[in-house]
Amino acid sequence: MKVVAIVPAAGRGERLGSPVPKALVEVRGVSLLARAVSGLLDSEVVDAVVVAAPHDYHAEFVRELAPFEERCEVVVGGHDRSSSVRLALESVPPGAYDVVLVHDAARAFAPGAIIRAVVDTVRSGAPAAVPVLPVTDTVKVVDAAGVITATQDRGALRAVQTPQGFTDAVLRAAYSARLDAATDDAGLVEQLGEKVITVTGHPDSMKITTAFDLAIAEAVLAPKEEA
Ligand SMILES: Nc1ccn([C@@H]2O[C@H](COP(=O)(O)OP(=O)(O)OP(=O)(O)O)[C@@H](O)[C@H]2O)c(=O)n1
Ligand SMILES: C[C@](O)(CO)[C@H](O)COP(=O)(O)O
Repeated sequence: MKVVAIVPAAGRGERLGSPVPKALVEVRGVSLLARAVSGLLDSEVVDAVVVAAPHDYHAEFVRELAPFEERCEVVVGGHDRSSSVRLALESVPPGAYDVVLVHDAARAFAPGAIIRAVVDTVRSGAPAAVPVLPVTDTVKVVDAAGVITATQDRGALRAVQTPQGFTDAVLRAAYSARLDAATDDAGLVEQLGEKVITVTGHPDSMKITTAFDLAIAEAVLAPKEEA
């Protein structure tokens, strides 16, 4: 079964506050982009990668990914994450791959074991698979004035990571249908009524969103990866 990974990397990283797009930010001399792409290719279950780049950084992303050029294509992304995934998916010929992963460039330290677990779950017959972790904080619902209106049952909540894996047909159906906006790809597939299976995620797959997250990556994640 052939596997392609789509890497949405066209975000600006406003919450990080970097002068360059977040994917080009380096941790110990290697960009998040290069780390995310090499992590996928090194997992030994991914045949090819399609990266969505900011429109004004396409050439720079191609240069950054030159070491992977035989198995990596760069397309121009869109105005939000979903449109970047859609544009990357459009560049993949339908049916050319059995499994499509979608993996944030911002989750640059996802362990190979998690990538393989997601792929294996789809290969075993699931339409979709996502890595998740239990929620460790108590989660409240608040109204517009900041007053709590409900407390969620934490036991039933999970924090969702990437890579998320889908059969080619299911992901294309989700991106072809007129659905409500979703913050992840599984959120679209759920609206089709397809079953999304969870696998156990990993703290190292954290999303680098803020300067604090970057500091954790510098201090904890990169040294582990390079050991
Ligand atoms: N127009 C966009 C917006 C986001 N992404 C990608 O989606 C992933 C998850 O998004 P997030 O971490 O929230 O990144 P940004 O949108 O860049 O962050 P911010 O909201 O702080 O600007 C990232 O790899 C990001 O590059 C994308 O491909 N296209
Ligand atoms: C896809 C995702 O990483 C799953 O947790 C997340 O939803 C992306 O976050 P964003 O801030 O909405 O881009």
